[in-house]
Amino acid sequence: MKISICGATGYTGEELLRILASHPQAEVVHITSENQTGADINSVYPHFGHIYHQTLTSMEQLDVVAKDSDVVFIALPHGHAMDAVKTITGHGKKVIDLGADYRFADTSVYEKWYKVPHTHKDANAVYGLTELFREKVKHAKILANPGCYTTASILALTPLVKNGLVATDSIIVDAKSGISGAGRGLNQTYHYAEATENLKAYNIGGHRHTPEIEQALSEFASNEVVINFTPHLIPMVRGILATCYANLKPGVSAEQVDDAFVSHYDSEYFIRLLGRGGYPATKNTRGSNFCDIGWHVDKRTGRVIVVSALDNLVKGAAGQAVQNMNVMFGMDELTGLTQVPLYL
Ligand SMILES: NC(=O)C1=CN([C@@H]2O[C@H](COP(=O)(O)OP(=O)(O)OC[C@H]3O[C@@H](n4cnc5c(N)ncnc54)[C@H](OP(=O)(O)O)[C@@H]3O)[C@@H](O)[C@H]2O)C=CC1
Ligand SMILES: CC(=O)N[C@@H](CCC(=O)OP(=O)(O)O)C(=O)O
Repeated sequence: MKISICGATGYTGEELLRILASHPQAEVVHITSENQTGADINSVYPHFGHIYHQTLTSMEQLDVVAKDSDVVFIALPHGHAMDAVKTITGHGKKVIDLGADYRFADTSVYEKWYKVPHTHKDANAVYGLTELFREKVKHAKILANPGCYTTASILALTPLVKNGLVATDSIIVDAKSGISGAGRGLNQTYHYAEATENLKAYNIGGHRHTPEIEQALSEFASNEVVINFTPHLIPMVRGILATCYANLKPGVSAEQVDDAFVSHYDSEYFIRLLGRGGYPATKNTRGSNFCDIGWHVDKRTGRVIVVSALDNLVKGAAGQAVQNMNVMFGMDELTGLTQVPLYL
């Protein structure tokens, strides 16, 4: 497998390189950066010494990049994938976009929330939450890799919504993310002095992952799902913890909730069910492609509370992207993704 990465100097690009270094079928042929074109990746990320010796090229070389590759990962800010994807697919090559440009079936939703015109409306991209859309992923030419908060939230809520166990107008997702979720670029909010010893909510009622979660849940519900989603920035590097609340429909038992999770995910390697009463923790997933899920039935309030934890850069981005690549190319889905979580 000849693989290229557009945006290899960013955090998700770095994670793609880290994961692909131990993928037995992967050969990284081109990596791009606009600010550090011509530099060796070792000078940007010295931890790749003795592992990668590769010079960063520019997106201006995209025709060559595409010709030389079987698949191109795009790890660029949203809005930058569309022109690139047209060029890459024009060469008959597959693309996996880690950004948001292809995540919405209705491109007007993308335009409304991201404030960017969509210039590739007939792309027929597949939304790659692997465990839920695997059959479509197998045939994808343009793969839209989900967002990090969205992966945690959708995996936590789908069994309940799909089995009709909860009132879909009662869903609340309260989620916390580590700072790497904001990428490597500099911004005052993410300075050490601003972010450490601090916990704050942001974008209440307006975060762009809201319509993405609603789109996926609506596919599994009998109606349009509308949710409240509140993200928080928490002073750690990696990890997302999503705490999801919903009202149980009258008469739904705790055992029905258990059955819904087990029947959906029991055979999924990357989803670890901690069961009813389980407490997922970001530390247990750090550096790995696992998503841990636990749930609680509160008889007093009639609510179910689902907690999910994952690494935003792995199952929330680069790991899931490699998982999707494995499925798209008929490889064992676990290939290159069996990293043990880095507990300490
Ligand atoms: N961080 C996360 O946890 C997650 C991120 N994502 C998504 O993945 C994508 C990448 O995110 P992340 O790696 O965090 O971002 P970073 O900000 O860390 O990296 C961005 C990359 O894009 C390149 N880049 C920036 N602007 C341009 C431009 N105008 N033209 C070409 N290249 C450009 C940068 O290269 P250089 O500056 O060297 O030129 C860099 O390699 C985003 O769409 C993000 O939303 C998805 C899930 C999780
Ligand atoms: C902590 C932090 O800032 N996180 C980012 C989520 C990153 C992400 O997944 O964004 P995309 O949907 O564009 O891929 C945010 O809240 O915007």
